[in-house]
Amino acid sequence: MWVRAGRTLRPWAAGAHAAAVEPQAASRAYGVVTEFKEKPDMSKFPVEDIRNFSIIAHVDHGKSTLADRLLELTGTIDKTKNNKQVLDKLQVERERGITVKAQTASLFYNFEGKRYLLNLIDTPGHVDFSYEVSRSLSACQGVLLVVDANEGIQAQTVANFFLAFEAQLSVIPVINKIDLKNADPKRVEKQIEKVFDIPGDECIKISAKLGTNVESVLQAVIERIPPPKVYRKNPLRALVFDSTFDQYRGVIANIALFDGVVSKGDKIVSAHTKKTYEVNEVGILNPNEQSTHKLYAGQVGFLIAGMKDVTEAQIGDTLHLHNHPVEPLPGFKSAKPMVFAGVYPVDQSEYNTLKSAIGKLTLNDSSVTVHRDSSLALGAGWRLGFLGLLHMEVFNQRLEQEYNASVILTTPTVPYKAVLSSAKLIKEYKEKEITVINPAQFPDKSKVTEYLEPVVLGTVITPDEYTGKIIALCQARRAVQKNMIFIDQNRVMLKYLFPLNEIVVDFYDSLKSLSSGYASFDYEDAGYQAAELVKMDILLNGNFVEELVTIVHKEKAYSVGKNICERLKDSLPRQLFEIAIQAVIGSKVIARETVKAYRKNVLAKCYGGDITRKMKLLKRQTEGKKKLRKIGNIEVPKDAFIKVLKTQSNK
Ligand SMILES: Nc1nc2c(ncn2[C@@H]2O[C@H](COP(=O)(O)OP(=O)(O)OP(=O)(O)O)[C@@H](O)[C@H]2O)c(=O)[nH]1
Repeated sequence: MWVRAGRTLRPWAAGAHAAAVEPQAASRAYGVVTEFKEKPDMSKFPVEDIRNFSIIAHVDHGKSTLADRLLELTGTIDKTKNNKQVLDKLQVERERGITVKAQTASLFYNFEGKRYLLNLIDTPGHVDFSYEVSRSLSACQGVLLVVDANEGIQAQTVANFFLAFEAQLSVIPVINKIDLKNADPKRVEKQIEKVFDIPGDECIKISAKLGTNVESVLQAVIERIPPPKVYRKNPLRALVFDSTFDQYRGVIANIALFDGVVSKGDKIVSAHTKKTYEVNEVGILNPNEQSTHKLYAGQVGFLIAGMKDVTEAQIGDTLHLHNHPVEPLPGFKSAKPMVFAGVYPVDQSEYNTLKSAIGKLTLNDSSVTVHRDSSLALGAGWRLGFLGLLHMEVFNQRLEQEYNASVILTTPTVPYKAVLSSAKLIKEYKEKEITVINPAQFPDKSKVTEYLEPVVLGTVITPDEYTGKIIALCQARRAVQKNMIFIDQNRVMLKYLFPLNEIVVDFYDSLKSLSSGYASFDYEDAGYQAAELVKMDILLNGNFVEELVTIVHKEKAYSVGKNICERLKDSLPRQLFEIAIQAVIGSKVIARETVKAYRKNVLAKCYGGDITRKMKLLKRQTEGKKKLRKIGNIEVPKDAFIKVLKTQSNK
């Protein structure tokens, strides 16, 4: 149905001759064996012996497990039972069992008397992290498209295939989990033929868990993915495709060399900032950092050059030698945020610490957009743009885990637009159509000609038996059907145009629960459409709660308001007096709940006169209060909002 991926790729070319680099076994965490007797000599890997590839798939189809097996097979890590998702290095990834950051590893592999250098990039599967996938692909000439032998093609399989297809990469289909009782690799092979137009006999059937047939994946990488086309004799041209911040060493940039050579001591220039640096260290990721003398065109590795400030190594930047300026590489399309939320320090005295933490984390996750913001209630903060709610949660969790930062998050909102009619506002904004990313700045209806809401083209893949329920769900979310096809006898692919705000919060969970987990979902940007929108405020005893201001479609205002009030009622602790929770549009109250009065006496069970015990309890109560936010005289635990935000539903 679709044309198949081409086999010719980006402009990379040829080089010198191969020889071995032997890593010396030395176990580390997760059985990693990356110690070398001496620095590997990367000149021994000519371009024709290099393959750069990514593993892409729908979430949970086994990318990281396959990466583990490839690392073991090539002797990069020890073969132990502990090797589970070795490349998922972040705490958040290991806790959630998902990949959120693409990770690179250079593997050495002997095949038919030659030693190859294989650069592997493991990528996330969830739609919120697809920006990581598209960036990773820029450093590759081919992909392993992993598909679960039981679940078959899912929504992100389709989305990721097209990212690779558009980047003109070679696609090797890998059908994984053939050990499962319900595996049906033949059926999946047919789906791959039908949906991607790839001949079934190109599919490699494996069990990444048991290691079955994984060796043939490495052979296919060598045989079916072309070496990069690069020019080692040209002056250096390196693409920064990822970067992290290390407290002691500054910025560590992951680079792919398109031209030339880079060595320790070289003077390099950032095409973006025009600043000059001296290279302190270059090397490969194996998967830990391993210094080398040099890196050559066609290779992928890391570079440290004394960049101390997080703004200095932008992802997508081109590095070149001092006095040898080059045409910068195309870089990356900037990520388009799908949801925005206010982020404020719990305590204003922590503003600067949080600012630095956000700066460092956004260096590593460049898909987050940052605007300064402030509010009367919450003080100075930021409005951050994320690619989805999971992305927002993961970013928040990383801020807490990696930078010990505690933040207040406001209700996420999608970027609405307003076409202004008020001459005063047009003058103030200097344009007629404005994008509103902060609900507090939503212009009043009397000042606009129309409001516009963002829409996305969503793909749902489901077993046929759930189609009816899914169509009903999509209709309840104001979606318009665009297409419906069978990808095999009992699997349907539906395409719908959705208002973005109808899917960002809980659409995925609803879809999963009504299809017993079988349906999958992915979406892409599809512009804007006119919509009847209203701004809804939440009041606690008449006091406005900035965290919860929401823009809603007129049709949904009542149910959303009622839902927020009910959830707030469940998460607010009872206090000495009654609390009225109201959802209000303009001056009209559309929903109301009440929390009854109650006094929590921490000393109630503390009979007798043990003063130290009483002091201890009172101190603990004071400490607890730091986690509270006062709205009027009402004390609201910080996590009450998070609970409401997480579970707020647009039904
Ligand atoms: N039975 C079986 N299970 C497998 C196989 N490969 C992976 N799994 C399991 O499938 C689950 C998901 O595997 P991962 O490797 O984390 O999948 P992933 O695609 O990297 O997931 P994300 O990074 O979250 O997108 C884990 O529980 C694995 O143990 C396989 O060949 N057979």
